Amino acid sequence: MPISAPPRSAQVLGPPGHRHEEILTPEALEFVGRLVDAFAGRRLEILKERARVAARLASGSPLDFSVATSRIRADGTWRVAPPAPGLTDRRVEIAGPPDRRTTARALGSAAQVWVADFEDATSPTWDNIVGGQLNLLDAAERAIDLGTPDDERHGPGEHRTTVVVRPRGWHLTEDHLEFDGRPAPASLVDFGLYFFHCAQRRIDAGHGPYFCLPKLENRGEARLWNDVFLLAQDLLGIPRGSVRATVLIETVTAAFQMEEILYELREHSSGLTAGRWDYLFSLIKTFGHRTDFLLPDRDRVTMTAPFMRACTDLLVRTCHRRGAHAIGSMAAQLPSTDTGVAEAVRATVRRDKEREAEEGFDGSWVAHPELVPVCREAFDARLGTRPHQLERTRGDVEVTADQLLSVRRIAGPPTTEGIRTDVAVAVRYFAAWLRGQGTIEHAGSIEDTSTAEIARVQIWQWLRHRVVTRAAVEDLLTAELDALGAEFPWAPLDDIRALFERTAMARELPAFFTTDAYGRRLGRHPEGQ
Ligand SMILES: CC(=O)SCCNC(=O)CCNC(=O)[C@H](O)C(C)(C)COP(=O)(O)OP(=O)(O)OC[C@H]1O[C@@H](n2cnc3c(N)ncnc32)[C@H](O)[C@@H]1OP(=O)(O)O
Ligand SMILES: O=CC(=O)O
Ligand SMILES: [Mg+2]
Repeated sequence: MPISAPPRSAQVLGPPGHRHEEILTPEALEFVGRLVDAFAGRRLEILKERARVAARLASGSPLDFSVATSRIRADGTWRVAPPAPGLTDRRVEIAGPPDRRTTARALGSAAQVWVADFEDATSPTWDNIVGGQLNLLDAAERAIDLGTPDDERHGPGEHRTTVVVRPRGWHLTEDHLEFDGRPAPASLVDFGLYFFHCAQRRIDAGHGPYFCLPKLENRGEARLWNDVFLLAQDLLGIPRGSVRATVLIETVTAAFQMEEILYELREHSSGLTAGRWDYLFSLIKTFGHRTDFLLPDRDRVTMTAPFMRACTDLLVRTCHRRGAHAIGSMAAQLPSTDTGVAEAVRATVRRDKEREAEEGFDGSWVAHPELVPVCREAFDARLGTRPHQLERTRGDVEVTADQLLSVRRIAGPPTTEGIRTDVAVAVRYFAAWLRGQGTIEHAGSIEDTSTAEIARVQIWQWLRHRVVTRAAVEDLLTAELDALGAEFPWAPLDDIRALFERTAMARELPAFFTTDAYGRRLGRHPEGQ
């Protein structure tokens, strides 16, 4: 590695674990240290800018497309990089945490892409983070036994599923790894360790170092990522443009900067994905104080709601205009062992994926291997043998700020059942997350960080607008904690209650429950330990 500057002093503060030394090598830490050195300061600026924008919007400033960047949007000549090997046909992308079981199943599935997820699907314990990197390294070295399905499809030992890594967002730190006494930005740890160990291996195998970037709020954040890619490639002597990154449009401010985000990343861009769950979370977080943004139960806010449809139409239009893939959203339903329910789930997911294919998406996400064929059939029906539908430029689409922000048509109070469900989802998910599990099934649906965030901000919003009383939420919380305690006597009920009260019932809404819970429980100085 041609690194000449003096190494930053790295300190690994996490507990040692099985084969951690293979990931946390001096060279890998030095590489991450170089990234931290170059970009930690800009990350802090980004977090300050997020807070400034949030405060402006909360005080009534309008959100609109920026005049300052109108030239980028008006210029019809620029395009993103052409699709990279392994990212041309992306009709099915399966997401999941990079634990051993999921890694093997995802790579052995018939999905074109595996999104190895350190963000919404992972509880960032140190062991999950380093263990996830080990699994990615083993996968890159073909050292993971996939069982028979992949071998049958591709020949023994050959992994064909393209690996795309989703690092944690800019808001998080990794407290178990410090450089010069400061916790490292989690995004740079996840990106840097994977890039160091696997970028060249992935290129040698005919693909490349590919990423999926979560929770961006504006084009400055895309520029920061682009600069990270440039430096990382230069440091390891990897040709510029080898990296590809798909950005999730999952914050309401990013929806107003889709063109700009693609533009900033254009030499490394592989498109945009519609992150429907975090998008809803972001919308409530940003505008939840306004009565015209009072939303009903989560299951009433579907992708056919006009403001959601405006976002996906704009996403497809923007991507295809720029030669980039447009990838659809995760369906929440999980397969069931009950045959009747299982068929209903498949039918619901099929309709969702058919709608996306019809709208012009080039592929979509699923949460479970059994849903891979469902998604595939929906896109096969539309794409046939074509790898994508980039040629559908959707020139008819014009989306205004008002369309993106008009939630009035589905606005309304929640039902009692909706409130109960949100309390249950938050409590159950917090319990899982605190013990190191980043996705759960609840009542037939997948719940992850993004849906838990929706649950707790909905409660906050309903309390704020007095459509539910504090006493009623307290009662539901107590009932849910009692039920959890009866099932799992060891669950840290007091911690879960306190986390819920701080993140769903406080006057001021914290931006993320994960930053609060990480600092208190998963980080280096857990409370009470
Ligand atoms: C909003 C967003 O960001 S979505 C992205 C983040 N969320 C996700 O990625 C969710 C991914 N899904 C999951 O984690 C899981 O499906 C869960 C936790 C919800 C359910 O998992 P399980 O309880 O293990 O389900 P189930 O028992 O039906 O799984 C059957 C097999 O499929 C595997 N499997 C389940 N989901 C996945 C997945 N997404 N990817 C790969 N393999 C999977 C299981 O590991 C299991 O493997 P095994 O037979 O070798 O043990
Ligand atoms: O990351 C995906 C989402 O829907 O959130
Ligand atoms: Mg998300």
